[in-house]
Amino acid sequence: MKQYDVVIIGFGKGGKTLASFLGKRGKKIAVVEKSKKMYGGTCINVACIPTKYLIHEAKKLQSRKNQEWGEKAKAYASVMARKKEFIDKLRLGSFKKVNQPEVVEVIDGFASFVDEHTLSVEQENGMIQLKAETIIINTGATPVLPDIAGIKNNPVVYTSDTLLNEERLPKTLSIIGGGYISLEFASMYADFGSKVCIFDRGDTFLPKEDENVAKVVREALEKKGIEIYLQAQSKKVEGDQLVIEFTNENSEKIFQSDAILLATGRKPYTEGLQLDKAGVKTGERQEIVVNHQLRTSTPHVFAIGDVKGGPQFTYVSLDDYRIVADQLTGGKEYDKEKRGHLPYSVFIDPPLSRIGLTEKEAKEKSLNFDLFTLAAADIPRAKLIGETEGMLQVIVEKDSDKILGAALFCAESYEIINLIKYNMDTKDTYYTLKNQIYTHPSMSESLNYLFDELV
Ligand SMILES: Cc1cc2nc3c(=O)[nH]c(=O)nc-3n(C[C@H](O)[C@H](O)[C@H](O)COP(=O)(O)OP(=O)(O)OC[C@H]3O[C@@H](n4cnc5c(N)ncnc54)[C@H](O)[C@@H]3O)c2cc1C
Ligand SMILES: NC(=O)c1ccc[n+]([C@@H]2O[C@H](COP(=O)([O-])OP(=O)(O)OC[C@H]3O[C@@H](n4cnc5c(N)ncnc54)[C@H](O)[C@@H]3O)[C@@H](O)[C@H]2O)c1
Repeated sequence: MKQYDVVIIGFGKGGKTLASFLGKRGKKIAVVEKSKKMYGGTCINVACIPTKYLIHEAKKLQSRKNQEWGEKAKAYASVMARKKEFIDKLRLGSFKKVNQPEVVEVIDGFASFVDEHTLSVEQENGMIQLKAETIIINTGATPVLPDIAGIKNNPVVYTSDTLLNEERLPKTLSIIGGGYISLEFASMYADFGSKVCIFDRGDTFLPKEDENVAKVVREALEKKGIEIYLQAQSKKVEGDQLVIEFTNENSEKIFQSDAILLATGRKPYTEGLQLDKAGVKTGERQEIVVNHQLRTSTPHVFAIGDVKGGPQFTYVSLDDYRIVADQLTGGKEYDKEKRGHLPYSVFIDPPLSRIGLTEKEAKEKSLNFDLFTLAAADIPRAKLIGETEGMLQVIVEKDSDKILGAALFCAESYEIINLIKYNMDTKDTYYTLKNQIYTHPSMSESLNYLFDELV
């Protein structure tokens, strides 16, 4: 039986970074990955990178709105082929970077626990066993499949993973769920030329956002021709017919759909790991329960990335690597509690980026705050690139002058939000952002003007 210092189950962002980090420091490391198509993990193969590639390409095709359907379908197929080539290269690059003799060994196969130090790996040609002092679980998440009659083995029904491999542009795309995946795919497919409808069972569009923010986001999506239905319960799928029950008005309607995308959340992927054999506990949503150092109920077994529950972002998985690296080789000082504020960006058009409290949350906490807003149309760079849609709003605590939260719905907001995160994490006041020199004309210089506009 092969013996390692550390075995990492899953080739995710945190796991691969940790593997190289520890391997270069003389530790004997293996990464076990169940699929050769997933070297590099979810992000580069079926999530962040391919979606953002397609979103970027789809936006370039927007101007061809009036093209014939055949032309649009051809353009889409060509983008999909280029995306595949791009991702194949990234996957190979990621494999080569991690799988280096004397540093890290990548082992193909499905890993499961035999006991708290032993793993069994099911490979094409049989079973092997590995022993490790420390084990890291980095197995990611998997789509939650809703209980809707007629979705199983139906060729028009997709998850985000499978739709990303579809070379045929759907004329009509119905999306079940109204979260991040839904909005990004809706915006992108509308730009490619599909007729998109979103069906969410909830009664509020973007319930985590302030109402005014959700309203402008909705308007921007509707401007692209996307139809958004709330209190819309998907009842069944018959062939390409999606039957929706509108729970507020007790009525039913059928939507013909060339493709139906299930975007109803992703749950931690712990299936088949036999966690009980290692005494590793899971919670209600199958998430691996961890403490602030990311140790599981079996302290030499860690869990990182999506599998431990909580926010599902690549940069969280990367930050989890920092925590475990510090636990294994550092001063054991960095942990989950010290992570700072967590921003996020939804890559619609324009992108929506958020951090900290919403106005609604600040009011619920009875905080004394000012709300600063700016229309994207007032930013010189937005005018010159012709992307004047959207708005920015920042909440500042009155007594401390510190930023409590921000919602930026404008071009390049995914860059500006990182400046705001830095300001919040360093516990600085908003004056630093307001009075800083920014290059001109740039979107970040909006922070020079934003704080003049008190509402
Ligand atoms: C469509 C989509 C778009 C997204 N866009 C963004 C975005 O723009 N920005 C962002 O930050 N996040 C985004 N996310 C979320 C992001 O992709 C995830 O949070 C991130 O990839 C999770 O990484 P991870 O480290 O947890 O593991 P993963 O990258 O999910 O890796 C887990 C690996 O473990 C392997 N595995 C599982 N079980 C076993 C086993 N028993 N044995 C061996 N191998 C196993 C899997 O094959 C997989 O390769 C997106 C997600 C989706 C679905
Ligand atoms: N840009 C990004 O960072 C990015 C992009 C895509 C995905 N992600 C990550 O992937 C995760 C999963 O995304 P997601 O969009 O699948 O999940 P989500 O949790 O964001 O949204 C799921 C939505 O589906 C709805 N829903 C659930 N069951 C339903 C049903 N039966 N019928 C109708 N609606 C239903 C919910 O009300 C919710 O609005 C996100 O949590 C996010 O962390 C991130």
